Amino acid sequence: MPMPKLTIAIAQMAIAFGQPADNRAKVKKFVAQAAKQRADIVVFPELWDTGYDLTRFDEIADSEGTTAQQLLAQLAQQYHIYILGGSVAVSHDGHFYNTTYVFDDQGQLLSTYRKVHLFGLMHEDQYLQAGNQMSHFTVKTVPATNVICYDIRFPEWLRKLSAAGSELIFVPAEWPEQRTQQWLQLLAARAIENQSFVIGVNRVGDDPDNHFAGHSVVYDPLGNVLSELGDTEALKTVTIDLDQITSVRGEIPVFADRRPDLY
Ligand SMILES: O=C(O)CCC(=O)C(=O)O
Repeated sequence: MPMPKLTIAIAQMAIAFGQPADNRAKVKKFVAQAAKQRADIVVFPELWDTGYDLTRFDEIADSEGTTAQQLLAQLAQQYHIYILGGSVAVSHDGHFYNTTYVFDDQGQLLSTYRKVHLFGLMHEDQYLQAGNQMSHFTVKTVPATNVICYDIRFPEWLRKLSAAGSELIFVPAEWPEQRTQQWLQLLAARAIENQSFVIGVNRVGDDPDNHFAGHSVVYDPLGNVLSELGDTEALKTVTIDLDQITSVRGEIPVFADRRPDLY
């Protein structure tokens, strides 16, 4: 059976700091726009509901993620589109988690992922709890995984997720401008070494501490750029051909050639 093509919409949002209601309204517009462009899946950035307004999480984090889940499920069902819900600030059992929800095109929850590596430079370790579970789901029939932002600096983690069968790696982020070059190079490396499509979606705009320069990007399994945005708010679609996974993995069989007996 030929592998499908998928059309992916990358929603590079400017996030209103600590204003979940405004950000939810914007997410609605982006989902409608992605559906109009016939995307199979739309992907949002990290913490799209609150931004890094960590000191106000007591007040603004989403209790059990209920509000985000209801919104994303309803939009997925209404527009018949998969949604990789970037991540949102979720409160659970007296702790906060940086959490991704993924919904299919019927509005069913496919995956919940809590950011595994907390980013000390932006004080996440002081306010958030780390997750400890992998994310695996399928988009149509394509096996996929996701991580969040800083997680891409840990190739062992992405290797583990990829070795379990993923062909798409989604990476929602709030990656500050001064390290944009590292963002692009790390994502390209993760694509090449895991012979996977990598979809990185960053935010744009400012918060009190950082400027975010976007450069959301889709890499193919050879590390070629298929689509890249600039530094302004935008939504862009790109169609990827999953046959490329078979040819790339067939030519250089890195998964089979690994030496798990040594490392
Ligand atoms: O690793 C980096 O340089 C940026 C990470 C980051 O901004 C985050 O995890 O939110």
